[in-house]
Amino acid sequence: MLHVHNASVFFSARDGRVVHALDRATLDIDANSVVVALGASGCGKSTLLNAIAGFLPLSDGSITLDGQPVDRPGADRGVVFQKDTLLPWKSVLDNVALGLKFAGVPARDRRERANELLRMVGLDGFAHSAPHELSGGMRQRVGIARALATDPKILLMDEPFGALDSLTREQMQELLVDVWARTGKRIFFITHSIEEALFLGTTVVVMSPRPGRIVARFDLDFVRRFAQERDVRAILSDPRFAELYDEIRNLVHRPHDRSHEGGDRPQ
Ligand SMILES: Nc1ncnc2c1ncn2[C@@H]1O[C@H](COP(=O)(O)OP(=O)(O)OP(=O)(O)O)[C@@H](O)[C@H]1O
Repeated sequence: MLHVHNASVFFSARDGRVVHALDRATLDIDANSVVVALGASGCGKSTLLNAIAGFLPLSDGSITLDGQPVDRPGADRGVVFQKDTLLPWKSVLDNVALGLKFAGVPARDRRERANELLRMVGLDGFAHSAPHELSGGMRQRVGIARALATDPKILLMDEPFGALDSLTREQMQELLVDVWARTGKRIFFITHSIEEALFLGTTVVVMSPRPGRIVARFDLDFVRRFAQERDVRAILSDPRFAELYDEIRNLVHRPHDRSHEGGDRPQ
């Protein structure tokens, strides 16, 4: 279980103001679940993900992964960003195997595991290509394979498909559902797309504008249905899908009442 308890983050901005980015967020991510965070730009989604990744410290609250406090990056969390962070001078295979190298896995085992992951993400035959020879969607596939290489307990994905064209994005969503169904990894996923959230999440959490607070939670089963039935159209035409879309849309775009809260403040 990944357990985020009352997590708050304040940043000191350059102009001296203190930015209250995340406000007492509490969230559990169980095995086999895909938790998707939605919210207006700047509401603290990446701040929450970066704290779970161990890239930034909480100002208050706690995060534990299977009982262990999270206070630094670790191989038990695999991260995929919107912009790929592949090393351009290394082959696709070596990029995927990088984390295994740091973990001291012997070269032959690294190659075997990386090849197996490349097959899983549909990149058979591209092991020796350079990242610049791949399309954006293919590079994100490499990013997913790389994040899975150390067999992390959770995948953290910050708008991983946000820069892709709509057709590639759909293909990547289907790939992710496949990876999830095969590996049973828990996933924390950030998106601006309500449709993507409904399609991929076993849970969708909606965050308020700054200071980011989790204001609603929906437990869904569209992704399980897709993993079993493989029928996107049936899901998209389900009346419940449209109802939830509207409900979440209203929440995301609702003006936020900040009169009862401490917002940002001068230092
Ligand atoms: N290092 C930092 N220093 C100061 N302020 C920061 C820092 N990082 C983030 N912020 C501020 O904290 C708030 C939350 O940022 P965050 O990136 O978490 O939002 P987000 O919901 O992920 O936004 P988007 O959807 O646009 O990516 C924003 O107002 C941002 O400007």
